[in-house]
Amino acid sequence: MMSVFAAERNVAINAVLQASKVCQEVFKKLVKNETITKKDKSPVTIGDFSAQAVVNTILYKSFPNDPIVGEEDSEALRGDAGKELREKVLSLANSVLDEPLDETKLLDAIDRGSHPGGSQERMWTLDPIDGTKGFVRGEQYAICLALIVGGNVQLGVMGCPNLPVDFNNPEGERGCLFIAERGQGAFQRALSSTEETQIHFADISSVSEATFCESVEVLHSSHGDAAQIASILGITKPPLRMDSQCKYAAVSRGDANIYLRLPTRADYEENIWDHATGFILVQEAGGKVSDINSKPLDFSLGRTLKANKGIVVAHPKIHPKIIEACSKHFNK
Ligand SMILES: Nc1ncnc2c1ncn2[C@@H]1O[C@H](COP(=O)(O)OS(=O)(=O)O)[C@@H](OP(=O)(O)O)[C@H]1O
Ligand SMILES: [Mg+2]
Ligand SMILES: [Mg+2]
Ligand SMILES: [Mg+2]
Repeated sequence: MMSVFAAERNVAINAVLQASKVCQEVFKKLVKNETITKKDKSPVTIGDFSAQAVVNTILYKSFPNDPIVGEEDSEALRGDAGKELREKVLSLANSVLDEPLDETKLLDAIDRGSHPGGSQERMWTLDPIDGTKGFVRGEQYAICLALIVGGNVQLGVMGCPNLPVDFNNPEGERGCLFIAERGQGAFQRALSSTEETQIHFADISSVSEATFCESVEVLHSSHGDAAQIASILGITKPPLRMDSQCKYAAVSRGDANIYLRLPTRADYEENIWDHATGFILVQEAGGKVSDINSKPLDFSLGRTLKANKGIVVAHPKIHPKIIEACSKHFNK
């Protein structure tokens, strides 16, 4: 099958590559306590704002009519209170853009991400830094961009600047780019190269042999519940813990077998930008994604996955067994 989104694929790759560069630059300069706490108590850094400005600017140049559902907004960068932050973000964004932005254009670019989402023709969703806590710690984070058409994710590009290119050589080169287009397979590049290698889920016949992948942050996914589900499944291997959508990449290339994200609060709705890119990557690598009740993820309902609870990712051969274990655990 021919690529339908070849132009979008190239633009999205460039956008994620430039944003990855900015994030790596920020990390070198970031003073440890230089994070701002948002209303929902989560952290944001100049890296998040700069990466969103860069990606939105590059997307707008090629696809000026496409709405963007992005995580961040420019509020903290406005007025006298935002001056210092605004100047830092402006200079970071301009360090990778062909045509420099001025302050007004910078704020506009960031706020182009404020679209409410829904089921319209086309929209992009962007997490400029997914796993901000991982980024600040110098661990895993990801720049995640996806194209959603009529509610269906069609293209995803994920930059993982700290992820080892080869899981079996953790001291070797770091920095990966993952690309997936509907019907075209899933691919990995090293950030330093344009050569693409196709990736696949690891084949697995017995669920008890599986390795779990889960969040670092206990707040986002209860380790206790996950451990009990693992024990129902007879799993004995220790979980692979990392921040961000790198978890979707890890299972997609066979570093681990199951990504479980269990709901911790009844009222928490997952954001579409936290899952869209990982979702298509997994599907194109041969995996299955659903929520914990086996419902498909619905990206057409706005900025969140309001119809879904939690996430279960695994090879289709073992996915039903994990759903069964979740239902046993939560309905006991
Ligand atoms: N309560 C709760 N439950 C579930 N998810 C939440 C919750 N609070 C925040 N978030 C979102 O989690 C995103 C980071 O997820 P991770 O899997 O990377 O978690 S962790 O970094 O290991 O803590 C994180 O994405 P970023 O803000 O882009 O880092 C949040 O959108
Ligand atoms: Mg955040
Ligand atoms: Mg996120
Ligand atoms: Mg983020």
